[in-house]
Amino acid sequence: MPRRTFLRFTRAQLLDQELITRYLLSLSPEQLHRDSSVFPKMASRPFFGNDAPLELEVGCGSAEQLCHLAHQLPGCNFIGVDIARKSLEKAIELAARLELSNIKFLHADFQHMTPLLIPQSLQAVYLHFPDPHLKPKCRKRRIFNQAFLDTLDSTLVPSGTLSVMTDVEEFFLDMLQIIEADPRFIKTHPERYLIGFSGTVRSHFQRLWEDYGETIYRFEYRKR
Ligand SMILES: C[S@@+](CC[C@H](N)C(=O)[O-])C[C@H]1O[C@@H](n2cnc3c(N)ncnc32)[C@H](O)[C@@H]1O
Repeated sequence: MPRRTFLRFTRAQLLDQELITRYLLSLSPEQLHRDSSVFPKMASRPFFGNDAPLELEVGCGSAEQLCHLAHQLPGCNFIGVDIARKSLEKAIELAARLELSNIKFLHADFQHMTPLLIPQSLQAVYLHFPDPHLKPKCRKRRIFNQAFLDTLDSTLVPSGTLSVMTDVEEFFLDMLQIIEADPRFIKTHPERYLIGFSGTVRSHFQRLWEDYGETIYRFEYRKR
């Protein structure tokens, strides 16, 4: 193959097509808007062919943490959603390296996925290092808001959990205030919130910010 032609290939084209087919589904916003019924609903059976508990990461990026969870918990299924295709390509490489059969990735904007969500289908949701959108005029773009909690109240199973982490204190306190005022959720820890993260695997962004000496803020709530 001439070098020039080779250089035109993207990382995704260089990834084995079989891996992409195995791990990735792209949901275009136009198609979601026009006819969402062409896409599978967010449940274990349509994606994995079984009824194992399902966990979702919104904005999974390169999904180090989600892939390691999938590796540690073979009896659970995992879906990572992200709008950035390049990060998902790294996630696919990792999932393939770990030979995971219980994880899939969706290239999609989570905010357009409401038609695919179904009641009581998720055991856990992770929102780790979401974009903070600190400028007042951008705040409406935040994923975490009252509508997000309404969605979780419907889609989480009873006692299903939401884990949130960020390094941005002001943003964290905004999210904490919203969930503390919501009687449908209760925190899983005695402290008002947690500093740091006790899990065995850190996500890409957790590693990045901790290595810079930043404090990581975390809360975990469960649906009542
Ligand atoms: C700072 S990264 C965090 C990645 C990962 N959770 C981690 O902890 O390393 C935030 C991610 O959220 C994704 N994202 C932002 N808005 C999104 C949306 N509406 N739907 C899906 N993903 C989104 C971005 O593309 C980015 O990969």
